[in-house]
Amino acid sequence: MSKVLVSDSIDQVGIDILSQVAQVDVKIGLPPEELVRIIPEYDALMIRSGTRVTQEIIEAADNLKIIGRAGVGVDNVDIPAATRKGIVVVNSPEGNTIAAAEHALAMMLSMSRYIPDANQSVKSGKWDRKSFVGVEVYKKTLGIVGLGKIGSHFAAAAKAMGMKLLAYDPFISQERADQIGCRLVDLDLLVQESDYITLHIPKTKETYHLFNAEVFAKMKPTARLINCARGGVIDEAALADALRTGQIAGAALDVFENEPLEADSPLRELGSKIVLTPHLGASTEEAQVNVAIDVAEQIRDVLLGLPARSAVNIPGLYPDVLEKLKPYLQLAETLGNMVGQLAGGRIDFLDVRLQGELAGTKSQAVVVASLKGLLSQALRERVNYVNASIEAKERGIRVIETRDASLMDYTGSLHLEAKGSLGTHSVTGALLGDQEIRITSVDDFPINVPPTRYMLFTLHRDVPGIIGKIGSLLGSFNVNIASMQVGRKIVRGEAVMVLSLDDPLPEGILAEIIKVSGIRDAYTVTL
Ligand SMILES: NC(=O)c1ccc[n+]([C@@H]2O[C@H](COP(=O)([O-])OP(=O)(O)OC[C@H]3O[C@@H](n4cnc5c(N)ncnc54)[C@H](O)[C@@H]3O)[C@@H](O)[C@H]2O)c1
Ligand SMILES: O=C(O)CC[C@@H](O)C(=O)O
Repeated sequence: MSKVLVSDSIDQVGIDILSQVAQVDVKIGLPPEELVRIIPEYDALMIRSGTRVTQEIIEAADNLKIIGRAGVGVDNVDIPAATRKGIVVVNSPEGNTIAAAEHALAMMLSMSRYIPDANQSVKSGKWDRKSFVGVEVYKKTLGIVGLGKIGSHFAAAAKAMGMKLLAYDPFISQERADQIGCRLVDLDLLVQESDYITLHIPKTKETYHLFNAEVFAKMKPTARLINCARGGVIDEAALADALRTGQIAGAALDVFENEPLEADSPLRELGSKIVLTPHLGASTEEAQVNVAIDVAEQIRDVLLGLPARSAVNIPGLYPDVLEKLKPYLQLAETLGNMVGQLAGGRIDFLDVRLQGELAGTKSQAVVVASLKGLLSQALRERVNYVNASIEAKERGIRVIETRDASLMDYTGSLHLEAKGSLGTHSVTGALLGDQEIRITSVDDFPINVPPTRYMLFTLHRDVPGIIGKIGSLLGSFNVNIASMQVGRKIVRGEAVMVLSLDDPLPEGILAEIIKVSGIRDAYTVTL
C-alpha cells in the first residue's frame, strides 16, 4: 500500500480521501533533518505553508511521486529540484481565493477603525473612545497591485463599498481591468495617488522588496498598506521606518519575509499603526475544506496512475499522449516564454502556427503549452496546463491557431507570433533528432540556435563592424558571450543578431546597445 505523509495541519476531509488508497501518517512540525530521514518511506507528501520542501528533502525522497500543496503559493517547495527528480507538484489555485481576499478586506477595515487596539483596550477594563477615531474607506482611492484571482475579488468588494480603484499589473489587459472596474496605471502613479494599497502578487525576483524605502517616500502620509500575499514583497525594515517617521499612516500584514515573524522584529513595536496576523489568509473552514479536497483528490489520482488536474510542473495529460508530445510541449513552452518576453508583458494576441508533421498532432496541448510559456513570466508556477487557457482568456489574450502541413523545412516546426506592449514579434522552433530544441527564426529572420538561459537579440542593419561594437560593449560590462549568430534575408539588409550569454545583462546596458549606430532595437530573454 502507498504511504502518504501529511506534515502540516490539513482538514480531516483530505485525510479521509487519502486513506481510500494509502496509509496516511500525520506528523506536524517535523524538524527538517527528521523529514530528510523519513521521507524515503513515502510515496506522497501533503503540506501547507509550514513545511519547507528543500532540495535536500527532495533529493532524499527516493519514492516520492507527488507533493501536494494545500493552497496556492508553492514558493516553499523547490520546484526545479522536484521536476528534476520527476516528482509532480500540485496545488489548489482557487480553493482559498475568497478566504484570502476576505482576510485582506478585514485587515483594511480593522486597520482603519483600530479594531484590534480598541478590542484590547475594552478587554483591559477601559472605556476609551477618544483614542480610536478611525477613517472611512468610502470614496477613498484603492491601489491594487496584482489583479489576479484574489486582487479581482478584493476589487469587487471594494467597489461595492464606494472606493475608487486603481490597479497595477503588467500582465493584465486594459479590457480585463475595465471589466473589473479598475483604472490600469503604472506603479508610480498608483503609489502616489492611493489612500490604500493592497498587494496580491506572487513573490518573484521582480517583486522582491517591490515596496521599499523609495516607494514609501512617494506614498501619501495618510496612506495605508495591506499585504496578504507573500512576505518578501515588502522591505520590512523600511516599512517600520516609514511608519515610525509618519511617512505613511498604517499597515496591515498577514505574511512576512521570515515566518514565524522574529520575536525582535521592529514591526512588533509600532502600536496602533500596524495590524499583524500570523499568515491567516487561507484560514477559514471553507477554504481549508476546499484546498484539502482539491489536493487530496489529486494525490489519490496520481497514486492510482491517473493525471493530476493542477500540476504546476508537469502537464495534466494522459501518460501515453504526454510521452509522444513531451518534446513538442517543451518546444512550445520555450517559444511561448521567448515570444512573451520579446513582445512585452501585456499581450493582445498569440498566433500559434503548427507546421509540417506537427500540423497533424493533437494540437490543443501544444497551444496550451505555448500559452503556459507565454504566461510564465507573469504567473510563474501558478500557470499550468489546466489553467493556461483560462488565464489567457481572462487576460484578454486572443489565441489564433493555424496549421500548415505543407511547410516541411523541418519535420515539424512551431511558429509563434505575439503582439504585446513592445510590438509584434515572432519565433519559430523545431526539434533536432526529435529531442533537441532549435530556434529557427526570429521575426522571420532565419537562424539556427539552441535556446539558452540568457539571450540577447538585436535588430540591426547588416553593415561591417556592428558585431564588433556589440562584443566590445558587452565586454566592457564584463558580460561573456557564449555564442553569436546573425540571421538576414539579404546581404547588408535588415538582420537579427542572437547572442547567448553566460551572464545576465546588467541594468542599463540595453539602453547603451540601442545607442550603437545601426542597431534598431534590442531585447533580452531569460529562460
Ligand atoms: N495570506 C494567505 O494565506 C494567502 C492565501 C492565498 C494566496 N496567497 C498569495 O496571494 C498572492 C495572489 O494569489 P492569487 O491567487 O490572486 O494569484 P494570481 O496568480 O491569480 O494573481 C497574481 C497576479 O499578480 C500579477 N503579477 C505578477 N507579477 C507581477 C508584478 N511584478 N507586478 C504586478 N503584478 C504582478 C499577475 O499578473 C497576476 O494577475 C499569491 O502570492 C499567493 O501565494 C496568500
Ligand atoms: O496554508 C496556508 O495556510 C497559507 C496558504 C497561502 O499562503 C497560499 O498561498 O495558498
